[in-house]
Amino acid sequence: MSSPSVIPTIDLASDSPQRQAELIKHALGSVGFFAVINAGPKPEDVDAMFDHSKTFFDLPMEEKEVYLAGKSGSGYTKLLSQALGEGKRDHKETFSYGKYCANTTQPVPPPFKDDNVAHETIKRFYQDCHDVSERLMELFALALELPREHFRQSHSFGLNTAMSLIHYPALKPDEQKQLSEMDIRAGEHKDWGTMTLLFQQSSGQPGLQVNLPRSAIDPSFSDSTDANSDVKEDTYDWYPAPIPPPGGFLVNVGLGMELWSSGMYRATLHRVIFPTPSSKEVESEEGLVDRYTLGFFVQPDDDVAFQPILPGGKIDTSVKAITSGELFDSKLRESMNRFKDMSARQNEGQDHAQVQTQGIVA
Ligand SMILES: O=C(O)CCC(=O)C(=O)O
Ligand SMILES: [Fe+2]
Repeated sequence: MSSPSVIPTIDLASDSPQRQAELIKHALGSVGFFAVINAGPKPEDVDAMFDHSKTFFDLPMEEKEVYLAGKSGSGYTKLLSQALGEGKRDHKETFSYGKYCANTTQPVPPPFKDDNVAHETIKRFYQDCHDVSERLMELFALALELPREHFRQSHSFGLNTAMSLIHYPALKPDEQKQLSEMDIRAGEHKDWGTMTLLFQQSSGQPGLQVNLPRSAIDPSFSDSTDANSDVKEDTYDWYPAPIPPPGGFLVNVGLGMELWSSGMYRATLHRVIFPTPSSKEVESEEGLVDRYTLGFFVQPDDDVAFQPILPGGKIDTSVKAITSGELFDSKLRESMNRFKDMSARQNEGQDHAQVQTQGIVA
């Protein structure tokens, strides 16, 4: 399957905000994803973040365990201790920075310590992600004819929004042979919150796929259905997501934003697969190589109700809308139950108590 051009690239340094908003509205209404270039963190800071991520994940396990995620889900989450999708186990480890570092009683890994020079880059990367997220939320509002602060004002960042370092380890050929149907890099899921910024390495291993209806890929598909022919059923398939050029990143919206926008912005199912030779993706002679990504999971404040927005910028106040905190908690419970079921099936007797809490849902 070739890379679809249906995930558009939006250059935030060109075009008017009105035009950018139109492009975003179209992308989020059809495929739920778009790529951004010429905005956000500087490419050299993104590279430095990947270096810090590698340094962290290369630490011996006993050291990484010091930073284990607590109840908030922020902190270190071990390999094979998440199940984003039904019946699958995720070959990834993460360090999620948000509530973890806000809780000053928790030990902080070296790059995140205040006296470490690396922390300057991390703070700048976080701030630039924060700034571009606010700008994108203004465009999201503009496109729906809302006051520009409509979404932005519901996010105080800091706590609910989490920045995650994500590592999908390499596998040797013999390890690869032992993979079963249950194994995946990240099981299929929709994100939970407002939006996710995802940074991938242009030289890194691909594998992210998005689940899209045929009508989103091929506009002639729905046009070709006329009154005389049978109504064609829209079929969904998996398509590889693009890796934007250095300095670029992908944006997708989560379930919260889908509810808020009454479905005008779609939360799209996605997953990360182990690339296989048949999908013409990178495989080294030693087996599968590592994949590192950085996620910036934007989540509104807990008390924000996802009061549906209607076409024309009206807000439907007649319904009792779920709040951001309620949605997050219910998704966290679902994910923990799924994980418990999975652990019971695996019956490995390992400690699987920790579950990543940001950017995941099924
Ligand atoms: O690492 C990736 O490519 C995607 C990760 C993702 O979708 C998530 O953590 O929610
Ligand atoms: Fe995701």
